[in-house]
Amino acid sequence: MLRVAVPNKGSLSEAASGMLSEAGYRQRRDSRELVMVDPDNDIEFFYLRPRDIAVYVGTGTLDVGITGRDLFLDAQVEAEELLTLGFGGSTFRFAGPVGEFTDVTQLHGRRLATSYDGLLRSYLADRGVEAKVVRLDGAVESSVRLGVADAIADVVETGNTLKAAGMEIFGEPILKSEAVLIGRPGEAAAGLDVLIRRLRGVIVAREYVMMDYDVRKELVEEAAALTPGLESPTVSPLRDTDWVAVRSMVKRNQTNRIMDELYELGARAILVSSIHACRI
Ligand SMILES: Nc1ncnc2c1ncn2[C@@H]1O[C@H](COP(=O)(O)OP(=O)(O)OP(=O)(O)O)[C@@H](O)[C@H]1O
Ligand SMILES: O=P(O)(O)OC[C@H]1O[C@H](OP(=O)(O)OP(=O)(O)O)[C@H](O)[C@@H]1O
Ligand SMILES: [Mg+2]
Repeated sequence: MLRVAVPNKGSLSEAASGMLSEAGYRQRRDSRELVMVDPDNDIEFFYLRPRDIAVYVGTGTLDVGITGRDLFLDAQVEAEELLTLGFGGSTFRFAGPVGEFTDVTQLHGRRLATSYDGLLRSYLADRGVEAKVVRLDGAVESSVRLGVADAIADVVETGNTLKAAGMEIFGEPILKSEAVLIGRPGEAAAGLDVLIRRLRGVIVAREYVMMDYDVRKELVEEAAALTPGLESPTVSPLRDTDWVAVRSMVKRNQTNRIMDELYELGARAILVSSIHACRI
């Protein structure tokens, strides 16, 4: 039975369970449940703190897990990213009191507060910056005002928390994070290929829509160049032999631009529909 770790709380929890449900797996109904067996799919889900998931996977106790890239790298365990899941996006950044820092090199000899000390220490070491790292559990933005640190390294999404604490970001982003599926390198547990294929199906169904349109035969090459699809668009004959029907997958976030360009080219009856599920 494939053993999978799923975040039990925090920003990633609901989206991770939602994605697994959409992929056809049974998920817990009550947020206090710790384990959920799905015998039909020969799979077992363990609901754990996202920070701990890398540890369980890294030691081989569980086969794979869903966690944030930042949490995975912070844990410094023997595992690898198998799939990026397209939710839980955030940026890990330096921040300090407004107007005080502009560059990472200014952190030399200063105190830096963070909840991600593993990640931060290796970043600083790679750049030869010697700073004192103060490990805190959360609410890191308050540490400067309270006098335990000079600057921080933390997850920034909207920037509202930083602003409220009188701080601003500086330097290049340390890391761009999102939810990932992690596993042990070189170990393919039974059923893992099916899990990955199903999750890919959910990701693609969310990222793409199906576009149908009619176009005059002589314009089909130009139209197909606008909608190349994943492999190649389907072109079907119409009763009016001067026209053909074209069907192709397009990126959801480009739908309107492509429809405008197709219309200008002369395509008509341009229809867009959602993809409910797929295997690519
Ligand atoms: N706005 C956000 N705040 C914190 N973490 C976020 C945010 N958006 C995405 N994430 C990601 O969620 C993961 C943090 O998980 P964690 O369980 O700490 O969530 P949390 O929202 O900080 O919950 P809590 O602090 O209440 O436990 C990281 O991978 C982080 O990049
Ligand atoms: O840029 P923003 O949209 O304001 O989001 C970023 C904030 O959200 C997270 O805090 P969380 O609520 O998880 O509290 P914590 O610091 O106690 O973990 C993170 O640690 C930042 O403080
Ligand atoms: Mg948090």
